[in-house]
Amino acid sequence: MPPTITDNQTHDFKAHYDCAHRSSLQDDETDDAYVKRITRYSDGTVKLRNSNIELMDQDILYHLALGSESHDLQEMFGDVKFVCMGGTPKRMENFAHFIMNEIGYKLPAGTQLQDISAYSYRYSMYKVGPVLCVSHGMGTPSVSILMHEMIKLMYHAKCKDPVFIRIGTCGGIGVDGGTVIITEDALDGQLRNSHEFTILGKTIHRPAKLDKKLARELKSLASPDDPYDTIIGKTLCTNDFYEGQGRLDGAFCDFSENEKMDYLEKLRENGVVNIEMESTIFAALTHHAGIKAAVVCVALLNRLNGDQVNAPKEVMNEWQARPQILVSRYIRKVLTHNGQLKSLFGHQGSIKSPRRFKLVQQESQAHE
Ligand SMILES: O=P(O)(O)O[C@H]1O[C@H](CO)[C@@H](O)[C@H]1O
Ligand SMILES: O=c1cc[nH]c(=O)[nH]1
Repeated sequence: MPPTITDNQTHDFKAHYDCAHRSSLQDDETDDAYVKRITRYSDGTVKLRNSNIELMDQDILYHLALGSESHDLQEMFGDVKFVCMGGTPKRMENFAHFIMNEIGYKLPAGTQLQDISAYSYRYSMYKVGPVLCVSHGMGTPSVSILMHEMIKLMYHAKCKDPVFIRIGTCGGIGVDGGTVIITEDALDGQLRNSHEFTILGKTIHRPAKLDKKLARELKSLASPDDPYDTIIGKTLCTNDFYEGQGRLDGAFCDFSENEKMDYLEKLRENGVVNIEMESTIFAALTHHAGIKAAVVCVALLNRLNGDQVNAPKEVMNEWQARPQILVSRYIRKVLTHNGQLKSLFGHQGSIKSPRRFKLVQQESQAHE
């Protein structure tokens, strides 16, 4: 059985690192109830677990090219309900165009989608009504920096109960390229359902918990007509694409093909269906902030069959649209349920097929 984070470790963490709220800790509370209590105001707006921030004259969100004094963050972002993230700026720009069409959102006359964080030269961010589309780069450090600033942005903007979703790519374990995978549990390189942090020279773990209900809801939005499978399973998160994922084709390789295959088989026996590089930090920081979150990736290959990512570009582009289609169905469902799809945006839009996604993508490329 893979080790999981123990209650003692969680309590150690609370005692040592949650200084601001240590005095209000109630021992009989579950971790989830505790997190909710200290991360939300009664109206659902995001409360930070860091009292230093409210004492500061201004908070510069350096890597987003935004600031709490230089920008009216509440005016700009107060209506955000969904924060969608993915590795590349282009994917997130495409998603912004796609979701704009899906929810029937109209930009003010004469304006175009703008990369709000363009002058950070780090991340890209597009806003389409209640949906923020942000690129996160590759791997833990890049995502970690972005998550700190995005969570602070939610706080400054007074966003209510935002949902974070990572829209990514991955290597499948025993699943075909093109399969959409919703993460049930994010595991680190030692198969622990937590993310390891080094803070003030000390090693701590935070649970890498995603919202199981959200994962099931996303799965329920897969259509029998989709010409591909959508599954739920465990995701291994590594710190490297090559040796860290047991690839034989990096610049270095000190293990045999048999050792690699034994490792991938062991992953499969533990319920791991895919490997990527951001899920544990994404899950750990959203959970720590009390933010509902999910990870939806498309497999670019079946790692049991090889290591090279060699599907044709057009095929890969179509595959990458699949998680976006699923997430857009979820966003539409929530907005419809809240009565926002019609009232905010003027018309209902329509359920779009993968083919429709391609057209929107082409249109967005034509605008470049
Ligand atoms: O496609 P994205 O979301 O960038 O994610 C995956 O692709 C990158 C490796 O190619 C890693 O960051 C991995 O997690
Ligand atoms: O094999 C893969 C493919 C995409 N992303 C990864 O991290 N691994």
